[in-house]
Amino acid sequence: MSRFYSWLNASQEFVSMYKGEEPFASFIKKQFAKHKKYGSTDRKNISQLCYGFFRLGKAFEEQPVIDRLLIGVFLSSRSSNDVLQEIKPLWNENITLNTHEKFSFLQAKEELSKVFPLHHKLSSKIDREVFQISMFHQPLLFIRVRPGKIDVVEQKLKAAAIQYNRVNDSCLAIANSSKVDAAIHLNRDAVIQDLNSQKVLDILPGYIQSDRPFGAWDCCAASGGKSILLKDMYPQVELTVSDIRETILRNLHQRFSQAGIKDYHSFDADLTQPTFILNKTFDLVICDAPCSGSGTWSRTPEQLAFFKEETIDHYNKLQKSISLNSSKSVRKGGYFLYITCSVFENENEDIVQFLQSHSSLKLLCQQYFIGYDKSADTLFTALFTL
Ligand SMILES: C[S@@+](CC[C@H](N)C(=O)[O-])C[C@H]1O[C@@H](n2cnc3c(N)ncnc32)[C@H](O)[C@@H]1O
Repeated sequence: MSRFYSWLNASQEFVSMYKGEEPFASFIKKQFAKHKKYGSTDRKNISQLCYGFFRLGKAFEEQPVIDRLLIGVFLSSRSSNDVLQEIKPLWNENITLNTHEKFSFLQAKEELSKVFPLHHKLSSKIDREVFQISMFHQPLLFIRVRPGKIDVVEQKLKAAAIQYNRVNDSCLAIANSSKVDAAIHLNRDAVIQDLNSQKVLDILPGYIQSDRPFGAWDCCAASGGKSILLKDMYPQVELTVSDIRETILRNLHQRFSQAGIKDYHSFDADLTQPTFILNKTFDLVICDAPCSGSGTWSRTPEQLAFFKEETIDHYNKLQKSISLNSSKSVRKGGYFLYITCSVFENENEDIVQFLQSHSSLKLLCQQYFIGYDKSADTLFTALFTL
């Protein structure tokens, strides 16, 4: 059997075995660890076929898996592909068409609207068509260079021959396959952080002075991406972090140590508990709530096939309870910043309405940070004051 058919068969087996119980990236890594016969070229081609398949979402569902693998790699590739060259040479000749043109070429224009199955749940601020098309391409890898480190980071990337684009004074866009962690000191000199994740605190300087000490609580801190950003913007901040489990905060402690952040408080707390009371108030509470992550699904396209609509309700309930509970710790005159990486109205605008009717918070502004037209994630923020 030619290697092209062997890649197709392996991909067919992997996508058929996968049931969405873990991220596909970790599933396929385990498969490759089990099947040592696959070398790096095999792994690259099989991964590309599988990801192309998931990028189809619910489109072409009546077609056999092998056909969907080929359609997926055709729609998601921008340059010549070895498998297509061998099996579908005419498709490969048309590989540089744009996504719309490719659907027309396949005589399957009606399939495009099936890619993202939950369009009726999207916020009205999301351009449905551009969002769907963005599912066919993997977003870029972005790093946020920490204050004063741009020269050293650029020198190290150049020395390691890593190509990058400077997006702004502190943000660099890098191809996904780059071995950035081997080239620079992550967390000390720069953090891996999506373009729009880097922007979600941009609103704060309009409200919080840069020279005045203030207290902030990052109540869903995870590995601390937003907290490190806050500390870089406001070195004087008295920082408190929490998450549902101490094990989740372990990664944060390690990153903070690498980032040189020593002075902070941390604790674990389940913020859905009605009994939760924090006898402390803050000038700023950041609530980067657990969410569907639908603004990041072009990085994890398996979600297009496996995410269940009813899960949005689950997140909506969680978000209501976490945001209401944590908002009780805003000091009078202080601020509450709600953040998600979701594009669903139920997780964003609906939570804003809920907080306005169930608390004394006053909405200052809400906004989407659109990433689907910039090879980046899409995030939502709403800033309130008390
Ligand atoms: C979107 S992530 C936060 C990302 C983080 N702020 C960052 O920038 O890296 C949401 C976090 O909420 C936490 N979480 C989920 N349920 C929670 C609960 N009931 N109480 C507190 N935190 C919770 C999750 O463990 C997860 O780490």
